[in-house]
Amino acid sequence: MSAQVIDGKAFAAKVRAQVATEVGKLATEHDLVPGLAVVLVGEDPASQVYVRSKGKMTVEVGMKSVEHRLDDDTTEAALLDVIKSLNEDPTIHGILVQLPLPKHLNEDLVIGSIDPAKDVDGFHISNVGLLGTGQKSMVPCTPLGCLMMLRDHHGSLSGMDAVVIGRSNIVGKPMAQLLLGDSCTVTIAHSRTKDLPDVVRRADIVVAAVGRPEMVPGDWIKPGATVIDVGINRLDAPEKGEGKTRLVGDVHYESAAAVAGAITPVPGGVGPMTIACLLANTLTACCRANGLPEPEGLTA
Ligand SMILES: Nc1nc(=O)c2c([nH]1)NC[C@@H]1CN(c3ccc(C(=O)N[C@@H](CCC(=O)O)C(=O)O)cc3)C=[N+]21
Ligand SMILES: [Mg+2]
Repeated sequence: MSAQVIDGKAFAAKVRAQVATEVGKLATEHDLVPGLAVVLVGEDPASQVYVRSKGKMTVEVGMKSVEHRLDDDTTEAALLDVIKSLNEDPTIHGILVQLPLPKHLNEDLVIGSIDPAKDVDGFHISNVGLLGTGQKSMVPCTPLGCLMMLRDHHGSLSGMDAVVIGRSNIVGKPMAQLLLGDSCTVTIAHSRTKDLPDVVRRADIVVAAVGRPEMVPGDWIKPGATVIDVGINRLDAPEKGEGKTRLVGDVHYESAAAVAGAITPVPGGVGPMTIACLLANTLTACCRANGLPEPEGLTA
């Protein structure tokens, strides 16, 4: 193994400590407590895990945490009512609606009903448009976390060749915008890309966000490249015992780590940074809502 392991868990702890310091200052100097509301509709298991650690960490950094758990047969009107009340609540600065939503709910409509200033996921089309035009916005948490790790590792990203594998609105597209903003030459690859291995082999930075377990092998990686693995896939692991599972990324870790210059592990890489950036975005939203300067290093 030659690659330096980028420790997202440790980095995320540092980001949360910085957020906690700033939250402390808001309390003493301005009598302000940032508030984050999470709305969970139904019982999606991936979302359950996320909501649990998120709620704990929100409280740990000194913020107010509110959870709205709604039945999976909740009507669109009822969900929009909840969001409206959160939009109007001055103690709430961030609103996150857990995705995916049950099939009968229109995700675009629901996200579109969130006040863009409180849209800490950065999924509202206003924020998408602001990011795409290089204006101040709320930036999606997973790509923001990846950017922070890349900047920390490389300093400047200017002129680097970056390949983002995956074109989702949640990760791939905003990740590409952020890399472009840091003056990378950006390629977005996806399931229909011709000669994907050769496209990936050109990259100084590879961000894998396809949701297919261990899809990117080491022999696609340029020696010395930096590999950011966004995938969190749960596989059966009978070798660990009856009914056991293990988490793997979209990158085949062992073979990629043998050629990469640096790599994020799964777990302990991008995942913890996503939650840290959600808290950073809530702090940023609170500062903006109150006309206060934003803390350094927590935004794109
Ligand atoms: N509106 C919305 N925004 C989201 O950001 C969002 C969402 N909906 N729905 C669900 C997914 C999932 N998600 C995760 C974040 C961190 C970890 C994480 O920290 N994972 C740990 C491992 C956790 C484990 O052991 O299972 C790690 O990678 O080290 C996982 C999953 C955010 N999501
Ligand atoms: Mg749906």
